[in-house]
Amino acid sequence: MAQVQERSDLAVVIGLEVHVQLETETKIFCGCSTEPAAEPNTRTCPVCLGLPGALPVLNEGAVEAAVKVGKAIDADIPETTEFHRKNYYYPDLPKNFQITQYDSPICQDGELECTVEGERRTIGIERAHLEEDPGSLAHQGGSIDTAEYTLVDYNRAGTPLMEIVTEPDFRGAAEVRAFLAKLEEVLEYLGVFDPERDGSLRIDANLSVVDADEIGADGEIDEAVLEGANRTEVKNISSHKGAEKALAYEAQRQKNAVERGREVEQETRHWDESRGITVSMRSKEEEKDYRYFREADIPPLQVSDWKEEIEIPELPDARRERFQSEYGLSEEAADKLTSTKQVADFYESVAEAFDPDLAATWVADELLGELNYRDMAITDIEERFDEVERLIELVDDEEITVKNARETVLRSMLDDGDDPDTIVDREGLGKTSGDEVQAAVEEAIEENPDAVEDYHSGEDGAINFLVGQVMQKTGGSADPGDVNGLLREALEE
Ligand SMILES: Nc1ncnc2c1ncn2[C@@H]1O[C@H](COP(=O)(O)OP(=O)(O)OP(=O)(O)O)[C@@H](O)[C@H]1O
Ligand SMILES: [Mg+2]
Ligand SMILES: [Mg+2]
Repeated sequence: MAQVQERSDLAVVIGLEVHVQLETETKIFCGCSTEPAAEPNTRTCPVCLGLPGALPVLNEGAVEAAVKVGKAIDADIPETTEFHRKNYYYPDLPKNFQITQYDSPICQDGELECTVEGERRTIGIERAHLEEDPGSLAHQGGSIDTAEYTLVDYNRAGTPLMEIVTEPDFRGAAEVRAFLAKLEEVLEYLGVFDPERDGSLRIDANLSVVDADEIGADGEIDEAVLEGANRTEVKNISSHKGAEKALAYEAQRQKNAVERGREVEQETRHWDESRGITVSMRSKEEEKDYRYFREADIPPLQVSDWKEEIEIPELPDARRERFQSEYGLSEEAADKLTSTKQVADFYESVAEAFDPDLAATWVADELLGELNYRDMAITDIEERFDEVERLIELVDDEEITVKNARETVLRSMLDDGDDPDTIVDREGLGKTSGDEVQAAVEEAIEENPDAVEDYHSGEDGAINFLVGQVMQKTGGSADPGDVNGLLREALEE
């Protein structure tokens, strides 16, 4: 019987391969639309079906998006980059090879900073290359290892994909979570990625366990140790949560194996989301298995001059800092207001039109709060930003009360889809004009001689009764503070 070895000194090492679908109108090597279609196999042509004789033509938009990613992760973008064929047989790939990049990827040696439990961490990015997405498989009557049969849909085939390969710099799942959140945020800011699209971000997670002693104080691990450690590659992870669960499972599985004196097999495993386990798929293929060779149908790509012209927007970290210094926002407000580029852009336009503080209150607290409550995102009301600005204008001009703006107008805008002016008219929320209030004040004084007498004899509470009368007469649309002042003025005359 194998001796059970008690060891608490094992550390986890993780490296990610993140596949990101780039948002372009057409596929990477043909003119087929990348829009998801209801009918399978309707967004296809001879190129993305891999029919004999069909020739690929590289989509400029995909290259531009890749250069943007490269700039955002501070990567080296070589003057010339080439495409290769990665050969393998699988039904999602009718050509039997994937057009990808091999030894001259478009992005090399980058990094991305993220915050893990309050501390800044820099994750190295070994490379990020362009490739085509294969088709998608729909396993029927079970999952990949138990299905009766499998259907294949080539609508996805040829969607531009970037594979972002990190260094094995992660030491735990919390770091992975923070990195993925940051990566998504940056990709969204760049406008190259649609997080709402199914399968737009897919992760392969490589994990090994090493002796904790091998990790230096700065988290560094010797190259030889990393290479010597048998790692598993867990495929089919499609969400941050999935990554965390799959990694926790896989870490425990490997630790258990080592503690029982067994060796971890170097293999590819599949994350079974519904069962919450990883299952062995195949021994890990090696580079030589793929017989990489140059894709002769696509000439080498020069990006040297062109890349200088491609601009990227201000990225989330920089914007967060600027929001604090320029608009005097708290860190928390700046965080909220830079959570997506749309929110940040909208905030800035409101801050400039009105006032930074008023804008922060209305965008961060009121609008995001109400959206959140309804499980809506800022993108759901993007086309109605002018209506939200109008609402803020009504408040700023003191045409409606803050309370009515918040509790009636904004809520009705989101629930019924009406515009603010329509709601104000329908609900009679417009603050009553000065003349009308003045008339109501005079009326109230005339109709309530007792209260007036009480007021004059020093009973200050009587004013509240009179304020109440005026509010009633104006249907609640006067400002109680103003009414109070007007009453005192009138009573002193
Ligand atoms: N000891 C290790 N433990 C965990 N991860 C590791 C270790 N060594 C390397 N890695 C990670 O493994 C990944 C290697 O990915 P890469 O795409 O280069 O090769 P691959 O997985 O062999 O190829 P393929 O693209 O065909 O899957 C990187 O994310 C890297 O950080
Ligand atoms: Mg890879
Ligand atoms: Mg891999």
